[in-house]
This record gives sequence, C-alpha cells and structure tokens, in this order.
Amino acid sequence: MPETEPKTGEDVPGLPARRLAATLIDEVLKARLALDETYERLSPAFGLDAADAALARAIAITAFRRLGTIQHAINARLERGSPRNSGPFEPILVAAAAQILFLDVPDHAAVDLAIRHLHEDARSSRYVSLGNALLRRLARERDAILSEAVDPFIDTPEWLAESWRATYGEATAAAIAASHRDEPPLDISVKDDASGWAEKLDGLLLPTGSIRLRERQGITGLPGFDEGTWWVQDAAAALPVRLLAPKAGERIVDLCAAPGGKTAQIAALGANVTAVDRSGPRLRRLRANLERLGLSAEIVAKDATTWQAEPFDAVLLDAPCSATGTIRRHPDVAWTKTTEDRDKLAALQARLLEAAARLVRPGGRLVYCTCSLEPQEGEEQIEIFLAEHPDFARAPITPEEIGGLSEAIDRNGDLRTLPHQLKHETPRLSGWTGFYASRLIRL
Ligand SMILES: C[S@@+](CC[C@H](N)C(=O)[O-])C[C@H]1O[C@@H](n2cnc3c(N)ncnc32)[C@H](O)[C@@H]1O
Repeated sequence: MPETEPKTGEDVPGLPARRLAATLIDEVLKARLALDETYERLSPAFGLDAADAALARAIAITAFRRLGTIQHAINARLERGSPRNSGPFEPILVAAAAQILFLDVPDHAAVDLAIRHLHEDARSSRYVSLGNALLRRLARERDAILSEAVDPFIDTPEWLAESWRATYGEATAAAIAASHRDEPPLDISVKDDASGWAEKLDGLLLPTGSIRLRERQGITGLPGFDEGTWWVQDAAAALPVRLLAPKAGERIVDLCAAPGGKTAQIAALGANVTAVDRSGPRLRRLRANLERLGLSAEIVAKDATTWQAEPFDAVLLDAPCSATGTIRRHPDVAWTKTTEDRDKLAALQARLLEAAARLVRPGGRLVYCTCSLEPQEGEEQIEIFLAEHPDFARAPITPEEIGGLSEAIDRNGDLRTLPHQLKHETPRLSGWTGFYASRLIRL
C-alpha cells in the first residue's frame, strides 16, 4: 500500500460511493433515523449508478452491523481520542474501516478513497495524516482485530444486551447477538403451491410454508415476480396471519397494514380485508404491492386508535414497535432506537390494542404482534390487556400451526420467535426475525 497520501478531492471511480456511505452513516447516527429511509431521501442527490449506490448501501449496512467492533478498533488506536471539530472525519473512518475489516475491497482502495474524501472538507483535511496512519494500521492488524472481536455483545448497545439478558438469559441473549452478525436470509410468501414454487425457484421450503431463497439476488427478474405469484416476507413475519387463520368470505381488518405483507396473506386466502394505516406514503406502497399481486383490499387512511367500524370476524394488529427483532435485517435499528422510543411505542401499542379490541365481534379473533424482542412491546402488553379485559381469553398456539417449531411457543401459548432459531448449516440460511404474537378470542 502506498505510504504517500493522495491529495486531491477530485472525482475518481469509487469516491462518490464512499461519499454517500459516510453521509448515510453520519445522518443515521445523528438523526437516529432508519437507514432505508435515509438512503431513499439522500441517494438521488449523489447521482450514482446502480452498482455504486449498492456499494454505498453495503458499506453503510456493514458499518452498522459491526459498529461496536469498528468503533472499538478505531478508538483503541487513537491515542488522544477522535479529534474535535473534525467534520466528517469519524464517519469517513468508520466507512473505510467497514471496508477494510469486513468487505471484499482492496485495502489500498479503501484507504486511498478515504484520504481523498478527508481532503474534501476543510475540517477533516487537517487530520489526513492521522486518518491515513490509522487506516493502514487497521489493515495491518486486521487478523488481530477480528480474532479479538469474539464477544458476541461487542456489536450490541448495552441497553439491548441488558434487556435480552434479563428477558432470555445469558446464553440466549448471546446467541441473539451473535446471529445479528450474519447477513439475513431472503424469504418469500406465495399465494399457493409453496412446494412447487420452492422447486421452481430452487429455494428451501421452510416447515412454516415460507420459501427461503438460497442465493441473495435481484428478485424482480425471478420467475413469478411479474405475474404477482409471491412477495418478499420474512418467514417469522408470515406467522401472525397463519395464527389468525383467515377464512374465505370473512370480514377481517388489518389495523397497521402498510406496506401490506400481511394484508396480502389475508387477501390471498379469500377473506374480505380492510387495510388501515395512518401513513399515506406507506399506503401507496401497499396499494402498489396489492396491484402487482392481483389482490384487493379496502384501504383506509386513518389513525387506528380512533377509527371506528362495525365489528369484524377477526382483527390483526401488527403494531408499530422498536423493531429490535429485525436488527439482523436492519442493523441500524440497534444504534438508533432507545429505551425512550421503546416506552413511547409501548404506550401507543396499548392504545392501539384497546382500539383493536373494540373492533372484534363476540366470538371473533384478535392477533396482536410486534417485531420486537422487548417484553414491554409483547408479553407485557398482553398480560396487562388480559388483566383488564375479562371478555377476552388467550387461544394458545399449537406447534402444528407453525410447522412443529415448538421452541417458538412460550409457556403461555404465545409465539416468540428469536433471531437464532430455525437453524441451518449455512449461517445465511439460518434464523428469522424476532416476533411476538398472541391470539385472543372475544368471549
Ligand atoms: C410494523 S408496521 C406494519 C407492517 C405491515 N403489517 C406488514 O406486514 O407489511 C406498522 C405500521 O403501523 C402504522 N401505524 C403507526 N401508528 C399508527 C396508527 N396510530 N394508526 C394506524 N397505523 C399506524 C405505520 O404507518 C406502519 O405502517
């Protein structure tokens, strides 16, 4: 690797992708916003081609997946800490470290582009020598850094590690944290003939009926996409509707419906589904998704805490949550969500649950679910709800309903999937999202 520092900030191939990657890392951490939304908002202004945009996203997502390891490696080698008033110095270094430590990018390219990038801002350009020396050290010491990073909690913020230890015990918490280091699998739900489609797509037919694609690939070119035969949906996310068990002709409401993965499942089973969501843009995505799939739903843009309607045969409440069960798919969640977010969302979930209960006819079903690992957004919600609503009772889930996977059912008969379950010998084909679901009947 050259010892000399490239000085110019002029555009060279690969530099625009690094600019976007560092900007994404910076914005997501500062504003505590989701990476996907930040990417959608910022990337058009960078004018990248598809390959560079994908590279920028891969750098940012890798940085969030291994942020603890990266920050530890950087901080341990900055004797006087990160320089103050150094502008984009830190995000540029984090993006470069993600490439050096975890991505298939030649060290010299990662370092050279980071140095050029540091030169572009007057504040970071003062620290080019420091950045250059540090990144070259990371490259030289890569093996030691990776072999030291064996503690599975190193890439998990402390509040989450504590929450999982308290809820699931040390060994399970460690298994959850370790599973977040691998890229997630890509699962799809099909309207019907899951085994036929698993064969056509060369996927794994999971015991719950979802199909897991063996390769990460562009999905729009795959057989059945244009025909609207299937949609992308994590295997665990497909379970709440299985538990709701919609029947053809039933009136069912999906209260937090967008972008529509679960609405599609309900509609595909022939029920008359009403999809409620308060977000207009997200409902536009739901409409487009249903159109591609040739499915229909009544779409209602309303706040579900106050929306009223005639009671339904069944109600699905897939409530907004901290989404800590999706960290493997969205590693930024770990670094953007706080206990305050969790508690605010738990309060909203309780109000949504009250509203959902009013919409269930006597004898009807209510499935409450969240993609959170935090008990405040799952088990504790239902415990409080049942204590206050003697007219509702739990209808426990049986292993047969979820492909015999009894480890995903808790002692109350609720669904509790954890990210390290559903093991496969290939890490990328293992695991699923952490989901909680409880099925209640109105007496
Ligand atoms: C977990 S996501 C739903 C995912 C969806 N069920 C699916 O499977 O594709 C939660 C949704 O709740 C919506 N939401 C949040 N608060 C709401 C409220 N008070 N009323 C209605 N929808 C709300 C959000 O806009 C978001 O689309």
